[in-house]
Amino acid sequence: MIALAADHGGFSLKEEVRAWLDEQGIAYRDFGSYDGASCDYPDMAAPACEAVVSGECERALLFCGTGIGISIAANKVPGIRAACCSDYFSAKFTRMHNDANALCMGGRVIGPGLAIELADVFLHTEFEGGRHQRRIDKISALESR
Ligand SMILES: O=C(CO)[C@H](O)[C@H](O)[C@H](O)COP(=O)(O)O
Repeated sequence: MIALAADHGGFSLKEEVRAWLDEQGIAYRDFGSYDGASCDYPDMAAPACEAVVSGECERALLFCGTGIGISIAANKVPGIRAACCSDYFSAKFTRMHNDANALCMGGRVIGPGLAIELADVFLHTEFEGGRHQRRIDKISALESR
């Protein structure tokens, strides 16, 4: 199960990626926004990220205008490692090296074709573990300081 969330700046891009998830037969839960009206991205980021941390959802795809605000909000939720990406290499390596569990994209930055490529590689790339696990453990330790 994939968690989706967006504010008004990311709403259209979320809808494009949501349609692609439907085509792929990938299950998701959509935490809004549902209509593109002006709203505040932390309000949608929080429940989507909590669904990832609880285990209800495996990963989150998050959208705002730049992808940055919603990534900042997502990274305030303990257990979330959110990456704002607009290139293929970063979306792939944030899975391989950072075990990122939330991908953030900007609806005013990238188009639907690239967003779908990024979502695809993000959802289908495994964490490498090894030396990277040690670094993830140190990130986790920062949350309990
Ligand atoms: O990009 C964003 C945050 O990083 C948001 O999506 C907002 O769109 C952005 O802050 C602009 O806000 P506005 O109300 O759309 O002018």
